[in-house]
This record gives sequence, structure tokens and C-alpha cells, in this order.
Amino acid sequence: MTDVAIRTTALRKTYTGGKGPVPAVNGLDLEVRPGEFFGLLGPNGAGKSTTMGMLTTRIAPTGGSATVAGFDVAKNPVDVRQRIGVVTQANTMDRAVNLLENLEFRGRFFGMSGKESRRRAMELFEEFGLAEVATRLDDHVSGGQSKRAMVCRALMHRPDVLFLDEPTAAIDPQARRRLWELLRGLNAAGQTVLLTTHHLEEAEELCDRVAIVDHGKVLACDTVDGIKASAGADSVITVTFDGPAQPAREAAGKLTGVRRVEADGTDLRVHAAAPADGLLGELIATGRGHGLAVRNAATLPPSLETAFLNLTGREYRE
Ligand SMILES: Nc1ncnc2c1ncn2[C@@H]1O[C@H](COP(=O)(O)OP(=O)(O)OP(=O)(O)O)[C@@H](O)[C@H]1O
Repeated sequence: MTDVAIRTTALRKTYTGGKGPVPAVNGLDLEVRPGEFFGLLGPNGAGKSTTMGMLTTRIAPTGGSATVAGFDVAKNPVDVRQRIGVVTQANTMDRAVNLLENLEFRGRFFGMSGKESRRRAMELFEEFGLAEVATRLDDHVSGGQSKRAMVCRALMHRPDVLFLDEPTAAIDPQARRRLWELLRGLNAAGQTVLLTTHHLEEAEELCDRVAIVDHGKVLACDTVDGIKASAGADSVITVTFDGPAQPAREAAGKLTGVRRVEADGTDLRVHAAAPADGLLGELIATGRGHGLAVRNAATLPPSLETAFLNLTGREYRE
């Protein structure tokens, strides 16, 4: 493969619909290296699926450019498709045939012989713990097994880049952990992976680097630790009062260790240098000094979530 697995340059997709243009992807610049486990991370509607759609040639860009495995997605879509494996959010297994046949057909589609196709499918099923359910229909396996079968199918032709769109969105926590382990193993063996997720924890678990995307743009791109450091991922304490928090804002901003304070309705959100020991008590006292009683309080330790809060000024909602 080339020295860059994926490169996007000022990539854009503006949807035109009844309600006017929607700039879903708005000048996106990214570079993913071969062998990386790269995460595209952002809240609902950030433009992740649209980006994935353009990189996998399903959606035509309206501006900028993108290459995958060295080929331009708009000019050489067939070359791109031959070098990628795609696992979509929705279940796209053929339910009329069993799991093994699903994989065999994929192998044949990519020019493998029947024998080679079956051998490769069983090799993948062994690796992914699916050998025993290989001849079952998709409806007769669990959600986690079905998703693993989709990953196996996407790997049949040994793609340069594996695209995973929210791979653990609809599966239970145990199956999610199992899939994480398998994906980590794949990547350790050299597979380049581009993952979209809105689970911050998933990105922290799996990714070498992540791009935080919002409103179709990259807000930050680095290792998880790098993002935490550069985005000033502080501890964030949210205190909910029984009335508007605004009157307590100024005094809270003067407390030791506080970097920034936002008043949002009855919430006072305080970004503090970690560790923020003792600050909660001082915030409660500050509120009391302004005639406010505390209804609720929560502290988030420094994490990708607090980095996102710092970058966007709003909470990361799943
Ligand atoms: N076919 C379409 N026509 C018009 N607008 C669209 C279309 N597809 C997506 N959008 C809009 O584009 C924006 C980005 O959507 P996209 O699905 O790429 O985001 P996302 O980050 O993948 O979100 P999610 O996590 O919910 O899938 C959203 O505002 C969405 O409503």
C-alpha cells in the first residue's frame, strides 16, 4: 500500500433537500497511516457516516478530494472498492443463505475459487469464534455473532482498509468487549482500520489516533492522550442549583484551580485543573452565598468527554 492509507483534502458534502442545503461534511482534512486504528469520533449528526460514505464510494463528494489506498474515491471508485472492506451500521447479511454462504459469495465476487473462498471463510470463522455457527442463518445467531460475521465477510478479500461504522451500536456490553478484542487482534496483525463511533469509551479502548468531528469539520486530531493534553481536558464539575446559576458564576470563577465557568440555566459547569479535590464543597458554599441550594452535582474526571466539552463548549450526548 502507499504511505498514506486515507487522505482527505477539504472534503465536502452538501446535501440539497427540501429544507435547503445541509453542509454535512464541511472541509474535512484527514490523514490515516497504514496500520493505524483510527477513530472518527463525534456526536450524532457530526458527519461521520457521510464521511464514511464518501470514503467507501457510496456517496459522491460535492467538494475537495479523498484517496483510499492511493486511489481517488471520485475518479477511481472501482479500485477503491477492491481494496476496502466495509461493515455498515445496518445488518446487511443475506438472510436467505447461511453465514458461510454469505462469505463464500463474497469471496467468489472478488474472484476467488469456490474452494479458496470456503477455506478463507472458515479461517476467518475460526479466528472470530464462529466456526460452530457457520451453517446457521443470520436470524439464528446472536446480534454479536451476526456483527462478527459481517466483519469476517468484509475481510474475505484481505482489504487494505477496513471501515467500521458504529460496529458495536446495537450489541450488548459483553459482545461489544469480545468484538473489541478481536478488532484489536486484527489491527495488531497489521490491518488498517477506520472506525466511526460516538462511544468515547470505544475510541479510547481501540484507537491509536482519533479525529474529533463536529459540524462536518475536524476539531482535533491526535492520540487520545494528545487530545486530552492539548484540549486541556480538565475535570468538569457540574452543579445543578434550584434556581438560575448565573449569579454564582463570577464568584466560582475566582476559586483556586478553576479555569473556566459556564452558567447554563440552573447548571454551573466548572472546568478545573485536575485533581479538583475540595472544589465541589467550595462551589456548594458559593451557591449558598447567592441564595442557591444544590439539587445535583457530578464530577467528570479528565477524559475525551471533558476534552470534547472544552473543544465545543457543549456536552457530548450519545
Ligand atoms: N441524505 C441526506 N439528506 C439530507 N441531509 C442528510 C442526509 N444524510 C445525512 N444528512 C444530514 O447531514 C448531517 C450529518 O449526518 P451524518 O449521518 O453524516 O452524521 P453522523 O455523525 O454519522 O451521525 P450519526 O451518528 O447519527 O449517524 C446531519 O445533519 C444529517 O441530518
